[in-house]
Amino acid sequence: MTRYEIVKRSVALITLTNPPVNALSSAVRLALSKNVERAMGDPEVTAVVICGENGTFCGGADIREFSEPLQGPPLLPLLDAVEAGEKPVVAAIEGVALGGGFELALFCHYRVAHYKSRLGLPEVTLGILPAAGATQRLPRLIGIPASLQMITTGQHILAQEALKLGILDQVTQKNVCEVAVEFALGAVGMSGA
Ligand SMILES: CCCCCCC/C=C/C(=O)SCCNC(=O)CCNC(=O)[C@H](O)C(C)(C)COP(=O)(O)OP(=O)(O)OC[C@H]1O[C@@H](n2cnc3c(N)ncnc32)[C@H](O)[C@@H]1OP(=O)(O)O
Repeated sequence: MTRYEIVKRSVALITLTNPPVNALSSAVRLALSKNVERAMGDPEVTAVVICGENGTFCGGADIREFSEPLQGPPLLPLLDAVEAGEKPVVAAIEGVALGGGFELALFCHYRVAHYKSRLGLPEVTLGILPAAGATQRLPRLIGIPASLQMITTGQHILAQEALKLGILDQVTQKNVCEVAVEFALGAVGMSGA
């Protein structure tokens, strides 16, 4: 459900692995929570990158679990742990970052995205509102009018627009995980080490 590896000697790369869109199922939330804790507690780890396998960051809540009672850890405490971590956490966004997946990216300290990726809060199309922090984190980044536009329409925006709005820190045409790892090393002053 997530893969954990150390790259460049000191960056914990956590990969969401839940085909087809790496949705935040109960098993993914549990595994992500354990791996964030592991990375934060490992003195050898200086930074963390979160990405998704097979060209998709995260499609949000796992709609296959919508008809079941909530199991596993809720999303918000997990995202709080990411944000409160003392090591920089970088989201490496490819494909889509939607709903809870976009919220996961918003709680990371930095966001690097592939130029073809799309971001959005489609909750309104399901008759709900973003419930894991986007209604606070997004306005802090881009202001209320642009946030309201995204929250109330559910429209996806392209990486370049997200960069212009201030949601993203970097957009790349290269391998987004590799770029995010370099970004993370730079964030701890270790680039090229
Ligand atoms: C339960 C509590 C957990 C905490 C959550 C906290 C609150 C969060 C809420 C949310 O995140 S709500 C938003 C949920 N996400 C969505 O609404 C996204 C819906 N999906 C799409 O918009 C599109 O599918 C896509 C991701 C943009 C991909 O589009 P594409 O055209 O490339 O492929 P599709 O044919 O549409 O889908 C492929 C495949 O993937 C399955 N799928 C898509 N999204 C999800 C998902 N969120 N969860 C599980 N599975 C998903 C889709 O059903 C297709 O499956 P198959 O038919 O191929 O089996």
